[in-house]
Amino acid sequence: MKIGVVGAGAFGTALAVSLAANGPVWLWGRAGMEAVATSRTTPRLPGITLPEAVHITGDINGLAGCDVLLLAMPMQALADTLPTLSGLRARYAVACCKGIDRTRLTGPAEIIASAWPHVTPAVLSGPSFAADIARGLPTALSLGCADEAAGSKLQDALSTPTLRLYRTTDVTGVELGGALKNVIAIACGCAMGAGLGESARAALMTRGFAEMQRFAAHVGAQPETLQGLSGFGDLALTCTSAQSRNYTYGLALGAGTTPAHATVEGRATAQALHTRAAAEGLDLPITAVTAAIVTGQITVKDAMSRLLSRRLKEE
Ligand SMILES: NC(=O)c1ccc[n+]([C@@H]2O[C@H](COP(=O)([O-])OP(=O)(O)OC[C@H]3O[C@@H](n4cnc5c(N)ncnc54)[C@H](O)[C@@H]3O)[C@@H](O)[C@H]2O)c1
Ligand SMILES: O=P(O)(O)OC[C@H](O)CO
Repeated sequence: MKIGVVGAGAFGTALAVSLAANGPVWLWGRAGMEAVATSRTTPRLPGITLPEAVHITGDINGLAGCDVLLLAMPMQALADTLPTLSGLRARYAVACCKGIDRTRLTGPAEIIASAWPHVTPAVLSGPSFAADIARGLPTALSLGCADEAAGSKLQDALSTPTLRLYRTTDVTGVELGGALKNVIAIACGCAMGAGLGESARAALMTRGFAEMQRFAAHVGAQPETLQGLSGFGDLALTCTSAQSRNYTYGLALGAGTTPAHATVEGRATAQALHTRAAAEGLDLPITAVTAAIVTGQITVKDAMSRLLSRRLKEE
């Protein structure tokens, strides 16, 4: 299968580097690709040399003829980008972005299905820092594809000697695991940044995981999927690592400092998730306070008192 990567940020580039171990792969980015092609390096992944098998292009037509497109742009850019790629006519589109669209309140698979009804959608998600993948460190991800035969083909095509893909037909579960863990990672960062301690973080991770499972069950995902790589696995990584942009964004908010300029997917997803949960009568208290923190409506201190003063209940 001819594989094209749309989006030359850290993750898209890292996937292209890993896939180059299997054969040629095409990488498109919207800016600065001439410099990347000449130097075979990118500021997004310091210290990594892009192998010759990665064909680098700034011309979207350079992805013509690809059977599979890996969509590695930020989640909030996905819906507007898809119409510009329609001419490529791929058979499979694999969302590699993590989040819920703030306007449509849906995940990437539904956005792909409505923009490209003749393309098979899939979602790739799980615990993985781009730098680790690009360095060839062992990584395991979930691949969600409702069509079992297509999922199996994609699993073979996208696994590499160091990137191991597990397959499921529960697309919704895979995309929610990756999207919702970012919200909880921001909350954990806030708690740690405010000096509330590791016990508070463990409580937020655990009760946050309960919220992830509650929302997933509400929209028909399988609970086991959330217990896997995209879900528990990614929650554990993102809520505890200073490499995570969502967690470090929360750390800055908690400490009262200015967050670094970076792709922080949990910010928009917290708002989307809170809007949808509130409209559908679902109680997601950590999500609610996180959405209120990232929009500047409450402080981290307010959020903690709000959570601690809730009615006592059964676990
Ligand atoms: N970085 C990681 O470790 C990692 C790991 C797993 C998943 N992801 C996910 O991958 C997605 C992308 O994150 P990233 O880390 O690569 O981000 P990044 O900040 O490194 O880069 C984002 C890239 O997307 C490009 N971009 C923005 N809008 C675009 C558009 N409309 N069309 C094409 N390109 C566009 C930007 O120019 C930039 O190159 C996110 O959803 C993220 O959650 C990232
Ligand atoms: O840097 P973050 O917070 O976007 O996390 C990156 C990946 O999603 C971790 O699996």
